[in-house]
Amino acid sequence: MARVYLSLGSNIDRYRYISAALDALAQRFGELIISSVYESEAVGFEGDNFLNLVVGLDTTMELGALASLLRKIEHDNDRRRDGGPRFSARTLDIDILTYDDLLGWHDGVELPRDEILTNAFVLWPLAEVAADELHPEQKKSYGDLWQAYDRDQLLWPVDFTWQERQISRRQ
Ligand SMILES: Nc1ncnc2c1ncn2[C@@H]1O[C@H](COP(=O)(O)OP(=O)(O)OP(=O)(O)O)[C@@H](O)[C@H]1O
Ligand SMILES: Nc1nc2c(c(=O)[nH]1)N=C(CO)CN2
Repeated sequence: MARVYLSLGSNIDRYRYISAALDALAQRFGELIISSVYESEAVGFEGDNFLNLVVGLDTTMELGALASLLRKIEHDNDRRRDGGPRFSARTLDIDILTYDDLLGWHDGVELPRDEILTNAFVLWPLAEVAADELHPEQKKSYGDLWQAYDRDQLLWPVDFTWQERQISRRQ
């Protein structure tokens, strides 16, 4: 069984697509570990604000199959990769942050994903659900990494209800 952490993001019809992604992941993987949902300004381009969160799950699915499944969930949710700019508005982005302690390139996926260390909208929710777990390369806990993080981006938790469950609360 591998413990996987995913980063989810959307800045088009955000509540609908984040809910749809959680539905698809819960249907396939069962119980999910779900962080609060955070809103932040688009980083790297001018655009509508994003919602982001981190989801943890346990699976026996191999990394390559998992990556394909996530691309399919994105595609089913109207994500189009049409050769446009890398940083642009998107209905749904699902990135694999870690797969157990795997390092480097495997099946076209680079692990751990750099954005853990460079984006508050990834590190804050990850530190929320896995504060004591170690970053596989840095060998520091996500809680400590978040404490030391230079808080350059504004982000804030938002109310979010999924399947009648309040999964985050304004703080
Ligand atoms: N850690 C990872 N998680 C998900 N996909 C990855 C990862 N590392 C490499 N990839 C590969 O990179 C390709 C492009 O995905 P990626 O998510 O990097 O681009 P993008 O979604 O267009 O941009 P971004 O998510 O950075 O805005 C995917 O086809 C995927 O196979
Ligand atoms: N706030 C925020 N900004 C972004 C995001 C994102 O998920 N959240 N994703 C991007 C492309 O991967 C580019 N910019």
